[in-house]
Amino acid sequence: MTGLLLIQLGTPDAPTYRGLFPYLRQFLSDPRVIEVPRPIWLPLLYLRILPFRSGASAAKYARIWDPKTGSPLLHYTVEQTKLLQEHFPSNPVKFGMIVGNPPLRDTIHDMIAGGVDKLIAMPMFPQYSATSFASATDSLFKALTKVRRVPAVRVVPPYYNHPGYLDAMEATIRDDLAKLAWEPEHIVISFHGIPQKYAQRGDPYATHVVRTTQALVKRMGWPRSYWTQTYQSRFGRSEWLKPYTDDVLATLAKKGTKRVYVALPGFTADCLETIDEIGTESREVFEHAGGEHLKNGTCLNAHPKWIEGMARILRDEGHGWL
Ligand SMILES: C=CC1=C(C)c2cc3[nH]c(cc4nc(cc5[nH]c(cc1n2)c(C)c5CCC(=O)O)C(CCC(=O)O)=C4C)c(C)c3C=C
Ligand SMILES: [Fe+2]
Ligand SMILES: [Fe+2]
Repeated sequence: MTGLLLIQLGTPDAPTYRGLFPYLRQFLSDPRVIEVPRPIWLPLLYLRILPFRSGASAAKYARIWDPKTGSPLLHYTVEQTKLLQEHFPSNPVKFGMIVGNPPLRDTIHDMIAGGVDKLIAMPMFPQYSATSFASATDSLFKALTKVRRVPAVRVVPPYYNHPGYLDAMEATIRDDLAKLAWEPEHIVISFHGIPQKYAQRGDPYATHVVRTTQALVKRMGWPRSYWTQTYQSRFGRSEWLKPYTDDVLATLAKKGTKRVYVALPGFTADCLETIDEIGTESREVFEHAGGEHLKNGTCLNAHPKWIEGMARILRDEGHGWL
């Protein structure tokens, strides 16, 4: 039996210091995410970063935590899985997290115990970066080292230019724009960043980002002067891919731009980085510099076009298996 597996980054169990500490510890111990040699990084992580960032990030997560459904990232991942299952009534569709709960390892073990001998995995990152996509495949293959009957495995290729993904992204942006009470004067297309060094060492992320952006602006019919592609969520003091989202927003506002829509095509579900970082922190940056309206884009979430898009991407990889 063929099983379908969504691999998402993961989220803390609770928006508290105790929820964040193990989450950040696991995330930031991943050598795919932090390429600094362990003897240098681990003392820094345990002495400087975890004690401070756990509290600071907990406060941010508390702002996006839903009293009923908890973390938006987990909520939408559950929804995506449930709705995708309707497209594949004869195949188990499950999800697992790289970091935190439910761990990918548990999901995979349950699927294999349930009779899955062919597995199609879909990392929930449209643009390949070793820090995200390869971290997902590392988790997957690591989990399989603990299994006696390893299934045949396929991993969907990065889908930054797949029509299933682009159709869904276009529909999501069009829905958002139709709901706005004001007309944006400029569109910022913001992606999660990575350190510049990683790109110089061969990570193709920036190329995938550019390809997605080019395809989207063409579909939307946006002239070159109407949009700017940026990178957000810088971590630490090194240089990350530029231009930084907040710098561009501040410059736009200082030049007199009052209304901006921020599209977020790199994120497959609403999360801390889209709701709080862009919707609260970057909005403040924009407003302090003289801007008036900033709308953070909705992510793909459970949009019917995205559920259909995921099904198309999985079917393409599932030839002969589905
Ligand atoms: C060096 C650090 C980081 C790299 C590189 C990085 C790449 C990267 N991340 C995402 C997607 C998400 N990241 C999220 C949270 C988050 N990211 C980092 C650090 C790096 N990410 C941290 C420390 C955190 C935790 C929050 C914080 O303390 O800032 C999330 C949100 C998860 C949620 O629970 O809502 C997502 C999604 C991508 C796509 C990516 C590389 C392309
Ligand atoms: Fe991140
Ligand atoms: Fe962040």
